[in-house]
Amino acid sequence: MNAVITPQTSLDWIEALPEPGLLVDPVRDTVEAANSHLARMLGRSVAELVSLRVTTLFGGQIPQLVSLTDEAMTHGQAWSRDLSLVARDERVIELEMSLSVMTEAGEPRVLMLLRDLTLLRERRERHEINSYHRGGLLHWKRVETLFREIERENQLILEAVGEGIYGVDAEGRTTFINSAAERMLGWHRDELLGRVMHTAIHHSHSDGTPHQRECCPIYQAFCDGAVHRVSDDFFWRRDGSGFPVEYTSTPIVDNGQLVGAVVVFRDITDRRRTEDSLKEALEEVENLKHRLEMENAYLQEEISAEHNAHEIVGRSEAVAAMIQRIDLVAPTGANVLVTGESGTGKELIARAIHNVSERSERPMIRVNCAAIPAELFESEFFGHAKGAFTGAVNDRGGRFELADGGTLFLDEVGEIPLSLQGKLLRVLQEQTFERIGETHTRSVDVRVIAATNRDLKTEVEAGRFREDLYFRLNVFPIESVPLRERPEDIPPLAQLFLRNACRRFHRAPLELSHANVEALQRYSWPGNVRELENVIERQVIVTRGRKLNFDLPADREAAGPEPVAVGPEAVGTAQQRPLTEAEKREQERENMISALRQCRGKVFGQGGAAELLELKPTTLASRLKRHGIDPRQYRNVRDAGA
Ligand SMILES: Nc1ncnc2c1ncn2[C@@H]1O[C@H](COP(=O)(O)OP(=O)(O)OP(=O)(O)O)[C@@H](O)[C@H]1O
Repeated sequence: MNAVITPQTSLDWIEALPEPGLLVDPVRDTVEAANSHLARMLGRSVAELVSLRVTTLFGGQIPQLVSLTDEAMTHGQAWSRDLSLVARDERVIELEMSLSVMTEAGEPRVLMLLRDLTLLRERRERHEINSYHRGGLLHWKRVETLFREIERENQLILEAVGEGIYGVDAEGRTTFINSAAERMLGWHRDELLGRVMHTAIHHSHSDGTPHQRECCPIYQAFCDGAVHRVSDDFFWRRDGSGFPVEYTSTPIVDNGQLVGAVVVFRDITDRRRTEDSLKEALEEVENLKHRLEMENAYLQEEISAEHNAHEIVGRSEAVAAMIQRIDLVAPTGANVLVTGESGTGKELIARAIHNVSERSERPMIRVNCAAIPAELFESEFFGHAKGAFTGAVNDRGGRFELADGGTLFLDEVGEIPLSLQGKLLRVLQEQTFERIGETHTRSVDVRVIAATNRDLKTEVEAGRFREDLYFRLNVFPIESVPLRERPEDIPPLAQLFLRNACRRFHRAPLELSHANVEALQRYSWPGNVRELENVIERQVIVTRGRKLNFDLPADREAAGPEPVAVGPEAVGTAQQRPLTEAEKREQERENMISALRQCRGKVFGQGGAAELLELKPTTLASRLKRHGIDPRQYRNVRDAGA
């Protein structure tokens, strides 16, 4: 709706407008009023403006003016940015115009509000600059707060982490240090800030030798610009104690310049301890595994050798006295020397001692000293380190280690080379030894039972056996009496072996006849109990019916002693001239040579002399050695009687 200006209305209101204004009569084309804002904008006076025609004022823009005025007259108001006015100084002022129509005394009037567009734009720009500036400030305020917050959080993190953290400048002087580092190093941060950190905590290696700063990875980080990770180093505390550490030293680069480093470190004492005990445990497991493997291999060997673990059988006084001595010595742990001819049961005695001793939970390890080549003795006894000699491809424990906590049975102990006897003596005395190729001394707890069919005293006199070792072994001697000296043991032994053989060869139980016992007792048994066992086994194999027939070789029977009276079941009595030691040796020698001739020098395996003599091949080998007989001499010799 148009505004109405009454006749009494003064035109002063136009002066009161806040911006340039012009009141025109659109019909008469006259300027009815103008305010001083407009006059100032155009550099003219109000009076001058009022004297002008409207079309003159907007000279050259009549069509736009008419169109705009028409629009205002039609709609009551109009708006345009198409018109301009020329100021007194010829400056063209582009305008934003707002027109509104009113009535004065029934006549139409148009009020024009004119704004300098340039000025408006300037204002808007200034406004934008101002608001941008104000917004920027706010933004910066927010950023600043954010940074402060981040720094605070960083500080909290630095303080909260368990790792020690410190920074150093390019000279290595401490720039910051967190609480964990203070705690671990025992220094207060005020004492370290500004001080060269290397001299405080990293001056020496763990063994106390100086650690040059130039070789320090932390120092290198800000020299070469690379991150240095060290998993095995040592830091010192304020009180002079040290601890193992792992750390990362990261260089700090500012504007392309290396300005220092940040070190993050961790005390690895606990981890080391865990690693060490784990390593120890693994080694222990490895040792136990190795030991079990060795024991297993040994036991397998024993089983495959058909080890006979019978109880001691015999009713002779000799056996009764022997059992008494076994019971006497077994619990003491003393070393025992068992002497006696081959096959009389020396190993059986050793086993009996072990089985009744406190060591029976651990194994009895047997070493046949006659079967070990001289150069392998030491390794066999004490073991060796990998590479200790050609062929030592692995670490290997010896028999002493294997027997730790148990018993070591040294069979044929007289065969141990003189060179090794001293070392053996040391283990017996001190229970310590070293593996070949190792300096580390090992301790063991081993009871030694030695056995020999040699007269060790004679060996000592001949200088082939150390006297001190002899005394050490001979703490408690037990003699295993030859079978021919206790014929009353033949019947129970023969019955035992017959029972065993029948079971072993899946035969129905067989009985010994009176004649059988008689025949067995007539024979002298140079191979002792082992020979008796073999003879009975052979009979069980060859006998088809139920009647056993011991066809003992006539020559041997003839050469052997007469049967001995052993009780009511004994057949006949015997008086014989006992053989002298020398005769016995000669007889043994001839017997072996005869066997070698028949077997053409073959000792081991089927058809070998050992089989023929019903001896263990290793036993025969050691006897041949003792008698200085070389089986190779008989390779091409044919026994005259064969
Ligand atoms: N009194 C006994 N009771 C039962 N078996 C026996 C007896 N004496 C010996 N034997 C048996 O005779 C065989 C030979 O015994 P053993 O191996 O102990 O003799 P050795 O004297 O150690 O022989 P070598 O000197 O040849 O090593 C074994 O099978 C053993 O079990």
